[in-house]
Amino acid sequence: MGLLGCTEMMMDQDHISQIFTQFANQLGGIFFVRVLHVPMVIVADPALWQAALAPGTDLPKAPTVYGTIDQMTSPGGRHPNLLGHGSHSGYWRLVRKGVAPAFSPRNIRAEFPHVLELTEQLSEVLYRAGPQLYLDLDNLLQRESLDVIARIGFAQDFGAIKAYRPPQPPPPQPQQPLQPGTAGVAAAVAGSGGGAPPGRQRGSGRGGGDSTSGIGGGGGAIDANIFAVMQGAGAEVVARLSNPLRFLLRHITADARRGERDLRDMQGRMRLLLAGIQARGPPADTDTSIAAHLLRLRDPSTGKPLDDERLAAEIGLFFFAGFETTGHTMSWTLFLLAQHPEAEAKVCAELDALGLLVTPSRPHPRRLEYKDLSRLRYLGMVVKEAMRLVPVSGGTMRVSPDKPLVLGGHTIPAGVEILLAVHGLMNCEHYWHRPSEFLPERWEEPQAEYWLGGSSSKPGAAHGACASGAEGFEMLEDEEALAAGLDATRPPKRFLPFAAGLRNCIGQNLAKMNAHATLAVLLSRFSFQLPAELMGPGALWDLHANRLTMQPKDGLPMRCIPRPGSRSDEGRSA
Ligand code: HEM
Repeated sequence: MGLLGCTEMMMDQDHISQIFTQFANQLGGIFFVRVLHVPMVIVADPALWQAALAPGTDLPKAPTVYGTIDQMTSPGGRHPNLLGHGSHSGYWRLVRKGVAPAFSPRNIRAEFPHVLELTEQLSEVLYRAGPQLYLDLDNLLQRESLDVIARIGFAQDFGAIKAYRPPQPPPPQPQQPLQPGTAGVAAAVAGSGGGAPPGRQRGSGRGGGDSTSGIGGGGGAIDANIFAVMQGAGAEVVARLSNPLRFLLRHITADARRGERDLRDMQGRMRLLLAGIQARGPPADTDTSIAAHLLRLRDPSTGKPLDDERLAAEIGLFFFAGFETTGHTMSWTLFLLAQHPEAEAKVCAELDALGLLVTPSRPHPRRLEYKDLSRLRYLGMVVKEAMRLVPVSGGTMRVSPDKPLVLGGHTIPAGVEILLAVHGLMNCEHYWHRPSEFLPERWEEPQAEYWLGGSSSKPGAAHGACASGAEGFEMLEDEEALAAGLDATRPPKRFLPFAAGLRNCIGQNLAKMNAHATLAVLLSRFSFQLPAELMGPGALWDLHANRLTMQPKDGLPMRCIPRPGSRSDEGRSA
């Protein structure tokens, strides 16, 4: 195992994931770094991921990281949420098993109409803004994901999409060309965040371009400003993760005090949301929402419902784990498609063949149906390739147990943090052919999700008989998802954007359904154009910011150009 004193990482925090991948290219799939005095093992090797996450091993979660994330969802992190609990804990099992049915393929399928409705709201914002303005698509797509979770999970209308305020149009100029350029970019970035670049805007009720009108149904203070509040709370957690002393300063320095206020504000809103849900009375037997499943949980030792602080912490987690991740995943997909017009043309051809694309001869295509999602195979490959190339999660941070651990022939002392690095797993040259290229066609190979051994795992290598797993849009029951990537009779998986094993993503069915449906609708109506400076090969690196999730640094400015045949903005709003 090579050793690196990791100054690169300290100097360039926006690219930590990629820097680890570069190390993995040089040193192999497991190596050791020291950040200041703290040792950490980084794992990118698919077989070692499998070993670390196998049910018999399932390494404990690292308390430093998840304890800080707990501070986001409960005051001082006093009520650790699902994400931070150990897999051995009865509490984790209770909540995971209790809430997993909310995400079953059947339930998620039943919620498809809600996603379509919110996608209509989103389209309306884009049509109204018109083709000249650069909108911050990342901001909008996060709002959409937030509204989807609120609606599907908690029967609540957050109104975050509707609260988006587009930038003021630039002064009229004769015949402004619809070519990639820079006009309106600054306005877009300013406008989407109420005066501050969206990537930098913070919460604390500071507008953020939101309307502050109350949204009914769950307690008066759940208003559309919740998006800005959540962004502020997320930013504070990032600040605490980079500087553990910040927690101690939370009542002392102005900045840390503001961050603490953001967290309290967000936690207060989650308690209000809970109060609103409880006020509706006990959930009906037919209610399959996340809220209903949380309210039905009973503490096995007392037979009583979970106390309100715990419930509010879990509600907060579902929002945090779900809205940024899904929003950025869609943003990176649109970014990569805009950079690769040949791939966008293939997506359009597929939409056209299914009668879903807006064209001059078909200005009103049929409505997207749930069954179309699995028919849109090329779009599925595009989303997968975007998730591989720019995974939004850093991975899962574990710790070696209280005795030395042997992993890949290396002995790791007790208590050392181990990052199972998602970017490394899915981008390391040892396990992928041309990993830094955007090649949706790689997913045509039915075994592409698996590491088959040999040089760069080119198609046709060993283990020819493993299952396909190459579907673009695929829903899994929780039991299947928990087993995915850990079946010892199959080669290890090298595509695990939702992690693997007991602690994989419980929300992945919802994330996939939302992302595939939203992208299909948007791409059937609009083409998306980047400013010229984001079209070059280095743009992905320049744009990438390693925060709580991997996101476009200061938002994603894009022109949304209605496809020929669409009604004009004036036509729609008339
Ligand atoms: C593209 C979108 C998403 C990605 C890439 C993603 C990825 C992940 C990953 C990698 C983990 C493991 C994290 C760790 O161990 O530190 C995770 C866990 C989790 N995710 Fe997601 N996620 C997404 C969307 C969602 C959504 C929509 C929800 C719910 C609304 C959600 C809820 C959760 C929860 C509650 C956990 C903790 C599960 C447990 O510990 O048992 N995620 N996710």
